[in-house]
Amino acid sequence: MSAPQPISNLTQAFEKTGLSSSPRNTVSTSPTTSYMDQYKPSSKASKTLKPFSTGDVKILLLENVNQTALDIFGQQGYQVEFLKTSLPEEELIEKIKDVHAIGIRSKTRLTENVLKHAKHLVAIGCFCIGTNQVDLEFAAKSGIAVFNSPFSNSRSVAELTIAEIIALSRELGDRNMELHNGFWNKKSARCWEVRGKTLGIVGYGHIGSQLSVLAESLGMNVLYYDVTMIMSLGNSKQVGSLAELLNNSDFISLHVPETPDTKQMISTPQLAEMKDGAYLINNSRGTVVDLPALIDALKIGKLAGACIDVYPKEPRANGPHFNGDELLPFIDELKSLKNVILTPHIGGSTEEAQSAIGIEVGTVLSKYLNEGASVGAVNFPEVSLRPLDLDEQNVCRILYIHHNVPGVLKTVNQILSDYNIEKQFSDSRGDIAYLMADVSGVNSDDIKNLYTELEATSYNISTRLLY
Ligand SMILES: NC(=O)C1=CN([C@@H]2O[C@H](COP(=O)(O)OP(=O)(O)OC[C@H]3O[C@@H](n4cnc5c(N)ncnc54)[C@H](O)[C@@H]3O)[C@@H](O)[C@H]2O)C=CC1
Ligand SMILES: O=C(O)CCC(=O)C(=O)O
Repeated sequence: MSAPQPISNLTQAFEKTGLSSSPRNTVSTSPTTSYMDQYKPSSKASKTLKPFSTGDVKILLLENVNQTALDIFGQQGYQVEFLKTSLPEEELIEKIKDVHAIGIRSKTRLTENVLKHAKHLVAIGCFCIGTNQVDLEFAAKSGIAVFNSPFSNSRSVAELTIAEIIALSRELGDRNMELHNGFWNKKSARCWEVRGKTLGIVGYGHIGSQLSVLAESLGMNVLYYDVTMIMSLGNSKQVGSLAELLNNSDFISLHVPETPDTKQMISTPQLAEMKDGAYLINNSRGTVVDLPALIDALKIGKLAGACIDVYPKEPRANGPHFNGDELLPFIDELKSLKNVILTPHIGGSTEEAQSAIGIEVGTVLSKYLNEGASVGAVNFPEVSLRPLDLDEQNVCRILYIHHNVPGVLKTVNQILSDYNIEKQFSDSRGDIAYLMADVSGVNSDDIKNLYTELEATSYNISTRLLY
């Protein structure tokens, strides 16, 4: 090992070597304080690590991600490009080539075709619950960690669903439209209280279980169907099959993720299993319901109404979309039906939810970029090391994403064997593994050598060094 050099010499040294050109394979400088300090558990001042000098991190935020996230990234000094809409594929490919992190909501499709152009991308933040819009496997294989917000908008979806249950039961949408058009239609026939009625919930996760509690407080009976055994909240009861749920519920509300198993899980046979005059609510994903089958069931009066918040195809931006390429399939037929409430994917769209999601995803993305902590990643091993103390000098943090095959640790520890490993942690998920290690007593040449040797291993997917 060569003698320690001042850490401030390092940036220049690595610019010369060219090692700092890519954030996914690079070394970095370390600003001393930042927004992230407030999230650290210890009262002792911690050293905040960053992958580059602060101005270097580029983040692309699409789909009107909340201001709270912009504030977090701004405080970090990252370069942020903010767009209110998602982008067509060609434009997305152009923009993603340059950025180190991208923030999206439910509409931006990060497919293999898009991600293979993302040569510098380290992390993806889904500022929502669903992650079906991202090719998670390809991202993991490319060393890109994907984060989401698993429950910050759950309450908003559950509350919207409660509103819809009552609105359907009282035909509120139709009465509202009629009076807006100057037509007075005071009626009680086929309008019901929800008290004593049965709500059937498909998918008893964060949203489904929250909905269950709210529905019971209105005096509803709650049944639910889920592929896993889940503890009932209140007096709700899990049933053994989807058919049993459909047979016995006055309202069916869908809260499952988009997966191959949930694709068109409500189609003609399932609609036929529902009680005559029942109602269907889909606030999950557009692929879960076979819309032409639902339209038929509504037309023949099998169902008394439906609420739809999500569609197989959704426009990229707000505006009049019913006549262009982005026309929602079947919208004209849906619009013509009685007691059908259509909303533009607003289940999670409240100030509270969006603000909380901005903070949550903004924070985990910053922590991953700055410290390498992947806790909360949905496609990736979850690894974290406690932060470095401010007074720890000449310490380097190694972030080594690699193929999960025998022999890696032997090779890595051989490379690290000349240094003092302060702490090290590694975990795997499927074919991908992630090792974090802090080594002390390193100077700029040591860091350069460590980087070069790790990056050259046959197991390497991505190596980042922070200091
Ligand atoms: N309309 C909107 O704005 C929003 C829509 N969503 C959608 O709601 C979905 C559910 O959200 P969470 O409750 O947070 O998810 P979660 O993961 O907490 O719960 C989903 C539940 O569905 C169950 N499940 C999965 N496959 C199933 C199947 N084939 N049959 C029955 N149950 C199945 C799971 O076991 C789990 O308990 C999200 O994946 C997202 O697509 C979420 C937030 C906002
Ligand atoms: O608010 C959004 O853009 C997406 C909400 C959603 O569907 C989700 O969180 O999965």
